[in-house]
Amino acid sequence: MQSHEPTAATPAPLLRAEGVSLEYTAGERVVRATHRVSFDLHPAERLVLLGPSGCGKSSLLKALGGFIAPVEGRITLDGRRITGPGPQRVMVFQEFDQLPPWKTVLHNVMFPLLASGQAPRAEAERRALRVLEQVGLASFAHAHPHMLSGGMKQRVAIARALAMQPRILLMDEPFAALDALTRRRMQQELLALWAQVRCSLVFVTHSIEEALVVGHRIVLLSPHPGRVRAELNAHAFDLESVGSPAFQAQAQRIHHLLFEETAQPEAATA
Ligand SMILES: Nc1ncnc2c1ncn2[C@@H]1O[C@H](COP(=O)(O)OP(=O)(O)OP(=O)(O)O)[C@@H](O)[C@H]1O
Repeated sequence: MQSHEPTAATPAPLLRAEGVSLEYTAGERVVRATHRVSFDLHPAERLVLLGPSGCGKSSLLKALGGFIAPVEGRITLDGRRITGPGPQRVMVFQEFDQLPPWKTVLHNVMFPLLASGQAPRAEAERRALRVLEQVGLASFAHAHPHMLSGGMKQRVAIARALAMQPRILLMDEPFAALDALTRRRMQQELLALWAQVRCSLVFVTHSIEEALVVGHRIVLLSPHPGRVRAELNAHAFDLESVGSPAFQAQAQRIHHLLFEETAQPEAATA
């Protein structure tokens, strides 16, 4: 197995997944979601987990969040094994209903700060208002989620996560349920926000284009159970380069890597 020892040229990663296998047990049945997956995440890096439906991307993200434990391998943060959720790792999901509907936008954003004891009320409110400003929703602080569009709800979910000042933001297809134009705008906003906060990001998607736009690095997973198929550098690409020959060539390469070994109908429809 490849050595992961840090050297002077490669500083120790913030988070490390080493040979991570994840399984679900339902009665007699055991479903293996990922098989011996390894990757590193460095400080201020944007890492994308890309792969077809069912390859275990969400499961990996939940494991990084500490919500499920590997049956094999380990996940470490600063060299220490993750044994449960923690305020340094926060998740943003795809679903628009991740915000309790009875709380205002402001109270939604303040809630994790208060519940985790990270900030007293006045400080939580100050921090919440600041991030709402950053995502352009300060004027909706006293609105309830049902009054917001899908994109606005996702902005609130991102604000709620960023208010925690996490070291690692875990995003599970956060824009997948949005229309194409809103999705593009949200990608742009996410990159602008990231430039301000520069936390590490693990972003799950099954869109090749989104992976190239959002990621510095892409971990490509094979179909069920997910194994690391390749790791690709995407530093060169951003929203400006979508459609350029280099972007298209890299997208083609990824497409080929994803589908070259998987002619089964199941994978072809993923
Ligand atoms: N709670 C669960 N109980 C049993 N099996 C599960 C559970 N959650 C996920 N699985 C199975 O684990 C595998 C990986 O699922 P996961 O949701 O992690 O994949 P994914 O790559 O995120 O898929 P998608 O892109 O469709 O969201 C799938 O076969 C799925 O059916």
